[in-house]
Amino acid sequence: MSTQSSSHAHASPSLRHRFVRLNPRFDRDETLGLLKSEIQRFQQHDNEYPLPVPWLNFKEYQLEFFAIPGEFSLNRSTSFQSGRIYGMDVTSGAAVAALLFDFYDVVDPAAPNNQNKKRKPVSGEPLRVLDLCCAPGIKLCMMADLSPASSILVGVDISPQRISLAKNIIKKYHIDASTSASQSTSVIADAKKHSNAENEFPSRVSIRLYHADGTTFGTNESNSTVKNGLVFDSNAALDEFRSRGKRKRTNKSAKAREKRRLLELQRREEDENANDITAGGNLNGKKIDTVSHYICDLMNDEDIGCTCTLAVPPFDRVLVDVECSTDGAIKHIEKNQSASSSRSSVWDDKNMDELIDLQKRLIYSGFRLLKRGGVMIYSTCSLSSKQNEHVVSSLLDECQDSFLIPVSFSAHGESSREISFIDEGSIPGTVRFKPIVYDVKGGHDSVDCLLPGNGFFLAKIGKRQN
Ligand SMILES: C[S@@+](CC[C@H](N)C(=O)[O-])C[C@H]1O[C@@H](n2cnc3c(N)ncnc32)[C@H](O)[C@@H]1O
Repeated sequence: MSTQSSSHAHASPSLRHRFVRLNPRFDRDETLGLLKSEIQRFQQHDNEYPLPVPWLNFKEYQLEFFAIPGEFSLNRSTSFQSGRIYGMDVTSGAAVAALLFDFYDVVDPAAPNNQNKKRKPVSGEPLRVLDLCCAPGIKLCMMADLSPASSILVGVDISPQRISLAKNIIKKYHIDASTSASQSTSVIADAKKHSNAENEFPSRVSIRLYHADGTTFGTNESNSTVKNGLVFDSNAALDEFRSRGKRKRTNKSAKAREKRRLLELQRREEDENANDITAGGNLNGKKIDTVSHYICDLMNDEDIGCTCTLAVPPFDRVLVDVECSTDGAIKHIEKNQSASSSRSSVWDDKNMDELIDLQKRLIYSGFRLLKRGGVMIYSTCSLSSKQNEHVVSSLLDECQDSFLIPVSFSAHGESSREISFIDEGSIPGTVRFKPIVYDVKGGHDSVDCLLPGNGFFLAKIGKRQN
């Protein structure tokens, strides 16, 4: 499938870059070899791409992010079409890495029992992970790739169009045998060999997608304008995929079958959750004795002004990657810089206030759905304090069970020095990534060998045990 050479034959080389992440189910060296040859054919000369990203990839733990030329068309490349790589910004990778690993947490070496020791990636215990604003699902895929075996990942999004994009991306990378490589045991063995020895390659996780309002998801409140529905379950999709060869059915009946199956799964799940709440139950291996134990031990409703009960078991990790004004995204900055763009920002005071209100409701909801002892990341691709530090402060001020976990991406690995494009936010321990800004011709003053990505903000928040 060599569409690359013809479509890119006359493209000129550029210093602009974008990022990809390797799919761990495929042989690493083969993927890198294929990608390199495609890039060389595109640029028509030998070059160093794909370049590893030194501030995010470490010897101890390879997140497998690489920079590629900005003009290289992923959609037309065989590496992308075959599912060997994901198109994903490094800052998005940083958010997922901070959520799943404590490697980037700032540990005070002076504090007793809190030595600055080398830490391990997530342990083998299965996790319940929630992505409250998940679409199009690129961070959810990374979480699914890096979470321990048997973890359950739940993605929620309010937009039906975007949740359907997420469904397609998850099908591509986790279900479809030709692009996920998940059916091949030799590929899995190979991926294990190439992944960090301490981190077992996750053989199987469950991914569920809900079309729902994240501000009320999992509670007994519901948004009447949004259908609260399970729209995808990876186990059901895998079963369907495997049995497809045996049956001769039309697309229409396959869709109807999928719908029936999801409704049945949702009903069963709701019954199980109701049993947990009304008769006690078992949550992540922990026995829950009584209704009040379940509600009091695992919820945190009073101090965030919510009197509703949770209809889903809470989560070990929650990502709240909210809708934002996107002013940190390089594409957005370039659009605004462009002489042809006469359109100024679409955010006036009124809808900005509404946006910030939504962000606050989402961060509160994420925190409500977080288990005690759990960890949450709040992130945006905006650099506005109102959408970042102010939202985080509001949660920290309101919820006495919340606390900030300081994170740094500049103090580790090969580059244990200050990195010019990574700042601390105005709340110490939060992180601001400054975007590399290209001029209108696509060039920039100097290429930073540490490879910055989009403008981005992230804060890591914990929920106290009791
Ligand atoms: C920045 S994007 C998320 C990107 C995603 N985390 C990823 O990495 O692919 C923000 C998402 O929030 C969704 N959203 C906006 N309001 C929401 C709400 N009330 N509940 C759930 N999702 C919402 C939007 O539809 C959009 O897909």
